[in-house]
Amino acid sequence: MTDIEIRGLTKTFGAVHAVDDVSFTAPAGQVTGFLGPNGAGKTTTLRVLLGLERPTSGSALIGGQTYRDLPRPRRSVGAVLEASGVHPGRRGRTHLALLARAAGLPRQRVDEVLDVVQLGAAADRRAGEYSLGMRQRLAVAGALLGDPEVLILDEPTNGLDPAGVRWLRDLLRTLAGQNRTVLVSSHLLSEVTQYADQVVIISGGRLRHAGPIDELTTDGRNFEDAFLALVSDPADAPVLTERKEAHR
Ligand SMILES: Nc1ncnc2c1ncn2[C@@H]1O[C@H](COP(=O)(O)OP(=O)(O)OP(=O)(O)O)[C@@H](O)[C@H]1O
Repeated sequence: MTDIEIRGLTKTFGAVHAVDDVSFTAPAGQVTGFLGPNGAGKTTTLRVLLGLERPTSGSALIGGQTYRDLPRPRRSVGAVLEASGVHPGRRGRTHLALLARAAGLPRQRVDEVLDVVQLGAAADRRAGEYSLGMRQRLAVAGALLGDPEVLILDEPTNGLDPAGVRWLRDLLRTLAGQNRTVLVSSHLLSEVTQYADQVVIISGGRLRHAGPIDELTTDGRNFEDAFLALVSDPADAPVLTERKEAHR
């Protein structure tokens, strides 16, 4: 089982506690929605998970190992952190071919993933000519290249048109149905309710909820109201060391 396990994770940048003692599990076979207001600490958590930042304390593990310790990370984990990481002069197909070569993957995977993300017709245009939604599709294609067991996507619906959002939703459900682990950050609450099995909500770097959406709506509130109540804590802003110490 390739679960994602975040245990007591803290990440500080100088005096800012971007992530503050957060623990949750994103299990295989499920889509986990990762929610929180701007600056909540979602991207920081995902960057630590992908070995792009070192944790200040705690751990972020994939199948019991850090990303850096995985034997073949590019095959076992696919990630979309931001869709702008493509050279504008590079054609979509060439971009994917270079990624495939770097990961030691067969060239045929390029055509397969182009098919999955429905970008075939634009594959030979330069990425600089792509719309935001097309760049997102290209980024998702790159994440899928290694046929990974774990998908980590930071706001993947950003820029997608309604048909694109539906396509992504179906893709996420299909991937979870294949027993893959899918962790998706998003700001679109109504979207998340349609594809996530469980949600993790953080705010001000702290965990506010981890579990099924139903658990938040048992009192008859809708999910949006429950979410806003959870994240509207006055101590919501990232905790400053000085402030924290002043309260000790
Ligand atoms: N490299 C950095 N240096 C300093 N502060 C940082 C750095 N990266 C993130 N932060 C701070 O950490 C906090 C959490 O940011 P993060 O990007 O993780 O939030 P987020 O939940 O992804 O927000 P958004 O929804 O707006 O993308 C913010 O206060 C941010 O300013």
